[in-house]
Amino acid sequence: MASDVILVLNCGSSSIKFALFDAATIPMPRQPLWSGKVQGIGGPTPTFDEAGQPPQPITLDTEHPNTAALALIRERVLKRLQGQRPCAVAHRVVHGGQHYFAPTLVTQQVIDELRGYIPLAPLHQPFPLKAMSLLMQQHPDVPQVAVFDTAFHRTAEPVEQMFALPWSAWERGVRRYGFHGLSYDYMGHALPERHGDAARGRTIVAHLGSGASLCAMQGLKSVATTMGFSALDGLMMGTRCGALDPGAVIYLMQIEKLSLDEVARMLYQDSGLLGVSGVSPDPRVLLPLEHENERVRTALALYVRRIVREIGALAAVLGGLDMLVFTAGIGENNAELRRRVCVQLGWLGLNLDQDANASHAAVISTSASRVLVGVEPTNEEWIAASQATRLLAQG
Ligand SMILES: Nc1ncnc2c1ncn2[C@@H]1O[C@H](COP(=O)(O)OP(=O)(O)O)[C@@H](O)[C@H]1O
Ligand SMILES: CC(=O)OP(=O)(O)O
Ligand SMILES: [Mg+2]
Repeated sequence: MASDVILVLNCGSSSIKFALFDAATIPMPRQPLWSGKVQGIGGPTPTFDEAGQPPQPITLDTEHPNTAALALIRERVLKRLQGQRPCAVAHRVVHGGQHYFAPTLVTQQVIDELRGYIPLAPLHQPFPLKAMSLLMQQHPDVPQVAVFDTAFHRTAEPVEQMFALPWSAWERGVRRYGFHGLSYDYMGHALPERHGDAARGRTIVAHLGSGASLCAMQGLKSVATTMGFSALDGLMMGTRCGALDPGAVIYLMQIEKLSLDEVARMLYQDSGLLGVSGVSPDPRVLLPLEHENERVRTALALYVRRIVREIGALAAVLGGLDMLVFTAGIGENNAELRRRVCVQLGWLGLNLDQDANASHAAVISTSASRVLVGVEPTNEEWIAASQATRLLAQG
């Protein structure tokens, strides 16, 4: 292991990813010295996946599975480092609210302020903050940096950030922030390298993981995105509902008398693919069951339809579409769902190469397709490590 390593922690809703980079050489190479993830957190079969090794089934405390996953990662990272400590830790923080966009050195005050955004991203925000507090106690001299998922979308015009609420709501920070910014930032590096200047045109990136969103990019900058004030908006997700008529929330509370906590649980944890199918949030589990189970069939149809609708909306904002790129757990690995989305987008002049799609190739459209369709593995950890290193180098 290199003498100075930077540790990245990426707390997603169903996974915690970690990576060690050589601090002396970052920003190259982009691939970490060592990486892995705890996957399936909160589900029946969590695993510890170390890069290049088969997944190891693990058991996590059912009450606090994310905390247990963090403890396991700490143990494995320390073992790997053989007692050496990282020279810095970078944390992906999903919500930076109105004030935090730039990479920020973690202090107790920063942790306290970021706690205020837990209600806006309850499946994500608590866990990097927990990791920061623990590391601050155990290794107070190791600098920690928070990097924000919301930052990339600051380039979107006010008309894309604003909700049609009274003006004062905008002033109070009730606005569309957008998320998955580290992933879209990475696409801003990877896509022009892979596809040349074509990537600088009208591009939509579909980040389809447990959480899911789309980003319309022009000139590699965010123009519009589907997630909003919280990580609930936009596409249907594993357990989250995506865009919803707010009148339904009022009805559930006023007429059906659900409490605030019950509604929050329904929208964040009991909806999406899991809620509609009643079976699982994971398309890998659902696809083989759809022929025998109508709810599973409906869940998958709704999942695909929501993506198609939103791609149509973002293509309208961009005034057309040159490139569509799939990324994240489902976007990178699920050829059947990519196929279904692309079939419904045929009207855009989009033509899929079935063999290239089946093998998850970097370009999965035919040469006759008017829209280039790509698959690009994301690397949020490299963006986090690079941003943190840049901040620390400024002293
Ligand atoms: N090898 C794979 N084949 C098919 N689907 C996969 C594979 N790996 C991950 N996924 C899908 O990716 C999803 C998790 O995506 P990920 O981007 O890791 O989510 P998050 O960051 O929100 O935890 C899972 O629901 C699973 O369906
Ligand atoms: C913001 C969000 O939903 O992140 P993830 O997809 O990693 O859960
Ligand atoms: Mg993720």
